Amino acid sequence: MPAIELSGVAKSYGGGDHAVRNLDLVVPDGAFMCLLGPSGCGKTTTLRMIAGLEQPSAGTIAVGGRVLDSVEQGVYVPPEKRGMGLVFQSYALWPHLSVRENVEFGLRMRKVPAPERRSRAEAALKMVHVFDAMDRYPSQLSGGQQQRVALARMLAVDPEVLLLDEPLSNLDARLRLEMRAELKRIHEESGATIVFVTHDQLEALTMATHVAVMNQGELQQLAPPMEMYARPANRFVAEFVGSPAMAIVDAGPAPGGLAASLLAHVQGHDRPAAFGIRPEALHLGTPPPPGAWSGPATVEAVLPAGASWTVRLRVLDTELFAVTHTPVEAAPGDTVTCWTDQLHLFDAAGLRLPALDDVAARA
Ligand SMILES: Nc1ncnc2c1ncn2[C@@H]1O[C@H](COP(=O)(O)OP(=O)(O)OP(=O)(O)O)[C@@H](O)[C@H]1O
Repeated sequence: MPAIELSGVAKSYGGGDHAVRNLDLVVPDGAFMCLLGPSGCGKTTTLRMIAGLEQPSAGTIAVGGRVLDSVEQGVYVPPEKRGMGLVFQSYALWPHLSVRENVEFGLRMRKVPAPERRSRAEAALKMVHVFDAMDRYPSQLSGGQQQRVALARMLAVDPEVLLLDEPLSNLDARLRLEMRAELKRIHEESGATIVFVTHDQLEALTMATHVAVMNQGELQQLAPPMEMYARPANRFVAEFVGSPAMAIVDAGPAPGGLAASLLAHVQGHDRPAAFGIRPEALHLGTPPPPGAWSGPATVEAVLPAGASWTVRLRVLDTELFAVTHTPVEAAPGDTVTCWTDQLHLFDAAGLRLPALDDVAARA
């Protein structure tokens, strides 16, 4: 039922700069959509508009075909009539209610009978691992525990649309990983439509079915996560998604440098203004396959991390990082051959050009 559709949505506060500009976004029914971008890019404003906590300055928001906001038609449906579950960074638990009472609160409002209320609250608290703290008050919990109670409060209600704003930000790394897996499972089991705000690209890649990258109030790309990773639409997305970040090499005029070597390699193709190389697509030593770019590199540092090795290389005039999952024998000062068969190409406006393999695949 609830595909969420934003058409031409804009928001400016007090007539100032636009926090969100001309946003067209469809969140399909049952999707797990992550709004991803740096601080101040308009993610939270977008989520708050979907929730009805902010009114757009222009455009239309509809859910399941029902218009909830339309500046032009003078429609505005308040948050409590939208039937959505919200969890925000500031979790706003009732201080005078115990954890259990906080979680039961929404169910009480919906007139769910007491025995069912109790069992649904307990199941939700177990899911987020705060069952044992059920009789405590919010002031007696850590920030991470409070955040999990806020999640449980929303999960107990089981709404069709869940809106989450950085709900895992106060958890330690291990618990965050566990909660990501848990949220993903909850999404698959419940079939709910989820919109999740994060500035953490790994969080978006690991959980979402769709990722919408925003920058300065504008949508940069909307795609399934692995598609976005493989084919970023522009330089901004290319550098924002992936860690360590994709290296961007500007195709300037430096003769004898890496850019010149890459330009010679792509001759006959549209001339790019910049190249992108992901660290894990830069290989050392092993013979390159036909059609790959290769060049000499000096090893500057080897950083082993147990399951992976990061290597800082000087490739002609440029410093690049390579990440590999096989042990690296080379030592600083060694000269090795490095190669890649996955070059990303960008034009002067920073937009993606078809990569060499895209062209080959179409030929
Ligand atoms: N109530 C407000 N009044 C005025 N300006 C605001 C208000 N809320 C947000 N803004 C501005 O709108 C822009 C977008 O803010 P928003 O909170 O949506 O970004 P965000 O991507 O969620 O950032 P963060 O990750 O830091 O929360 C920012 O420039 C911010 O300063």
